[in-house]
Amino acid sequence: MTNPQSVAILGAGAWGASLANLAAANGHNVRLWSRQGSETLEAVVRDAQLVLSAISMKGVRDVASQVQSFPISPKAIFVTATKGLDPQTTYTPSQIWQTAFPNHAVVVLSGPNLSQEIQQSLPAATVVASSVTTASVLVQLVFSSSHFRVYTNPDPVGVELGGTLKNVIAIAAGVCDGLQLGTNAKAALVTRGLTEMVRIGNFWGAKTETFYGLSGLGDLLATCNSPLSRNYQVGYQMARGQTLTETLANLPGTAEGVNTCEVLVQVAKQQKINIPITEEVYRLLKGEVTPRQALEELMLRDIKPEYDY
Ligand SMILES: NC(=O)c1ccc[n+]([C@@H]2O[C@H](COP(=O)([O-])OP(=O)(O)OC[C@H]3O[C@@H](n4cnc5c(N)ncnc54)[C@H](O)[C@@H]3O)[C@@H](O)[C@H]2O)c1
Ligand SMILES: O=P(O)(O)OC[C@H](O)CO
Repeated sequence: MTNPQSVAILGAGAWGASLANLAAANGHNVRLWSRQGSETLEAVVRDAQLVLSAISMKGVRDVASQVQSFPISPKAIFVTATKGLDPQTTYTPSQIWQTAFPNHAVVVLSGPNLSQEIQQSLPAATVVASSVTTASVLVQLVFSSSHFRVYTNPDPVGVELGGTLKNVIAIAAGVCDGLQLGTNAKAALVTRGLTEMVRIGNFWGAKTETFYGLSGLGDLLATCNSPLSRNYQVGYQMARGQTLTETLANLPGTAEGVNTCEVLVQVAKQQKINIPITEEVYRLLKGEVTPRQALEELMLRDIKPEYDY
């Protein structure tokens, strides 16, 4: 445990509320901000020692720029729990916060963390990663408990991209289950999905081994195997015949994989990175292929060695 910290949580959605409960249960002074709430953003961040953002990707740039215009503690640590990519800049959320606050430590929090299970106090583990070790250790102390085990990691971009890239593979996993393709197909999809995550993550500067940890493989397994995942639900419902619009209209909260997919396809095209599963998910979401056609296109690609080396 550490001394009680003043923690501002930005975003009172499913994940922000869960993280607020975890910190409050450890005795910290938590203030939760949302656009609909009564407290102003300025008042919530003013004296905060930790400012944690669990805002959906589409709001991160705007909220970071609002916070920039307010007085904050010079020692405030920013923590980001968003799993997405900015379509305009292709920045990760931590890159947005670090650019807005170059003199502050930024910590990424990411792992296999389906919020509904965490709200029930079921056991879970996560990772906090930063180039500033003292900052990640403080965040570890603030959130660790008997049912939430927090590990530190020195590869923030790798930890952040694990959580972001798996969302696209989770859409594909939902399609796989929706089409009832079986366990062999799912194992192949998840394993090749991880290869794709490593390939694109390496381009962003992430370490390969980070993807084999909780924030990579761990989150991939959780999200690809749980109907609680909104990303999985997108794929599952589309495979059962719904359109993307119908699926999103009935979804509780944000499925970041939909927008992430678009950014990844753009980057992969520019950088000539081979991400066939992501490309098929993109084509499916755009209505260019049916789930069955996407499967066929993946299976009938040129045969090749398992690894590029
Ligand atoms: N729910 C989970 O299980 C979970 C777990 C880990 C990470 N995440 C990630 O956390 C992020 C939030 O997920 P969630 O499940 O809480 O989503 P949610 O849809 O329940 O909540 C999103 C929050 O962001 C706020 N928001 C959106 N646009 C905004 C804007 N322009 N300005 C200010 N606020 C804005 C909304 O008001 C809401 O409070 C996502 O990136 C998600 O991938 C979610
Ligand atoms: O509901 P999803 O698909 O956003 O997944 C939630 C978390 O990212 C799982 O770790």
